Amino acid sequence: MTDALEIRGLEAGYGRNPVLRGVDLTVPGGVTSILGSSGCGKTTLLRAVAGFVQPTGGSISVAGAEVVGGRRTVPARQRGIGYVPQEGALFPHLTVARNVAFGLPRAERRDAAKRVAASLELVELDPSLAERYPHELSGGQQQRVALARALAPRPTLVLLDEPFSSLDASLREETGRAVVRALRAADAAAVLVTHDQGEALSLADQVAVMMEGQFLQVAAPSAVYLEPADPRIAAFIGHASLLPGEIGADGRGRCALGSVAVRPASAAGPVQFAVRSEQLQVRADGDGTPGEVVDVSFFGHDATIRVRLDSGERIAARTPADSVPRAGDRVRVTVLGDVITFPR
Ligand SMILES: Nc1ncnc2c1ncn2[C@@H]1O[C@H](COP(=O)(O)OP(=O)(O)OP(=O)(O)O)[C@@H](O)[C@H]1O
Repeated sequence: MTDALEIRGLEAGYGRNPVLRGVDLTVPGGVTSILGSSGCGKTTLLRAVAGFVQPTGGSISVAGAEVVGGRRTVPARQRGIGYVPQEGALFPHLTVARNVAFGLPRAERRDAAKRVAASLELVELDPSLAERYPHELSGGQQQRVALARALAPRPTLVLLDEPFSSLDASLREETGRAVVRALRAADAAAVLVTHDQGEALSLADQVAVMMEGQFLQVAAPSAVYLEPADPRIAAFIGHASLLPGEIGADGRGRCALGSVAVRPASAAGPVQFAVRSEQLQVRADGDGTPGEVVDVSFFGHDATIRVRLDSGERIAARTPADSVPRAGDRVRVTVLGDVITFPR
């Protein structure tokens, strides 16, 4: 089957400032989320695919047709791509129906009423909202209208740039799920840019982790989380603490947290350990590596406790909300399960 999107060696930037440095990405279908820290180039990549930024090298194909490559550049409106920008995407002076119809090619506007109704149904919005203006809708409803507008011309690919960033946590999750259902119902592939790792992991079929204008790993959500290809991915996505250490002749690891079981099995020698916050237990006493609590972030369901070990290294642990120490407390830290290991 033809891939919905194929990007090879893409380079782009602003003036003399290179942003994308040879990006490769294949989106077979379904939802791919692009996750990365602020400023790494996520929006620039979406804008290059959409046709709003002119790449300086590489190629882009949409549904098998090359839109950038060699000397050829297909104009944005002929790429068959839907684009849902960050907030503020709707025309404030147009009703919902006219906002959605705006996305249709001129020749298809005669049929607009039917297409608007079908698009609103896809995004699970009540048809009675069609005559409202954007300011008469909630934030989540506005984002669904923006998606309905992008889906109305039946694109093969939809690009969504942090579409839920202005919504509060509960609305975010609900809107995210509805958007993914709508994309699947419309049989459109999607690329979703986010810097929210929960959103990236829970909504997507494939997660692409970007750092400094390149993808470090493109894989299924569970693989990115459980088998990070790079220590920076473990630190970013798994909130892992990175510690230097070594593998002994017995195959066990040794680091500031003592002797630890490792994954994958590694040859003896120096390594870097990525210890996930949820595999660290912090207790007031007992066995374990001694340290002092530096600070605590309380989230309700659990808390993140940052500890300075007596050896000087810092770690972060996630603990249940009912056993949270205070800053300055003396504690003991133990490790549960295998620690991910990277060559050093
Ligand atoms: N129009 C522009 N002119 C010049 N530089 C720009 C322009 N737009 C973005 N940049 C720069 O390009 C780099 C990548 O920006 P981009 O918006 O792609 O990052 P991002 O990963 O989407 O960030 P965020 O998560 O904060 O939205 C940044 O260093 C940014 O300052």
